[in-house]
Amino acid sequence: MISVDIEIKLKTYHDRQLLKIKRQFATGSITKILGPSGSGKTTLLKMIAGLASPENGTIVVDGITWFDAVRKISLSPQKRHTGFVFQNYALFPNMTVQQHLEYATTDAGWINQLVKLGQLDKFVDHKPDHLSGGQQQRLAILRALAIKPKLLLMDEPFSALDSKMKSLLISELKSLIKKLDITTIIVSHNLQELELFEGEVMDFEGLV
Ligand SMILES: Nc1ncnc2c1ncn2[C@@H]1O[C@H](COP(=O)(O)OP(=O)(O)OP(=O)(O)O)[C@@H](O)[C@H]1O
Repeated sequence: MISVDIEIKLKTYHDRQLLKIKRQFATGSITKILGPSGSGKTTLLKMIAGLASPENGTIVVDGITWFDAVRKISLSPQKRHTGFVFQNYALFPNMTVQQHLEYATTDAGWINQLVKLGQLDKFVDHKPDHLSGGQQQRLAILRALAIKPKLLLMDEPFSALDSKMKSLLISELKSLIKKLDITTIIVSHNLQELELFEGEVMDFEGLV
């Protein structure tokens, strides 16, 4: 169970708007986040992953405090062990597909499984420059899964995939999420792709 009870002043262009979020995410659940551009969806994922700090509040995961503004606790992103799929992929330009995955796990069998799942098995020696946008996005998803995270945070993870690839990948991803009991939070503007996942919707409309 993830309990988030936080406040952050979003640095918007004109002024600062307060984003307050109080919500619990059950273990193994999937939460689908919708909402207008600039409403703080990415910022919420970053705060959970330890890549941004709330001004006030707490984040508690399975009884362990990841963040507490008053007690000045903030676990490092490494200690939080979350899988994060960034909107812009955040791949390493000098690493091949294989190296990206080896950086995350030493389990060769798992890497093989992942590259097949993402249909990148013929591209393991390719660096991001020599991958299409959709292949890069699949690599970003595989890298997040490589650590076998208990918590998977995905920011517009399917935006570069064609519809056939998207439905194939989503169906594989759903069974993996279930098998590994991964608590998952997905941010997307695309209602149709979100409908392919069972889970609660969290709408950021009107939050700030
Ligand atoms: N660490 C931070 N602290 C405070 N404000 C931030 C931080 N990071 C980003 N912001 C601000 O938060 C606002 C919301 O940005 P964010 O990327 O979270 O929105 P979003 O809902 O994901 O938008 P989009 O749908 O366009 O991706 C922006 O104005 C941004 O400048």
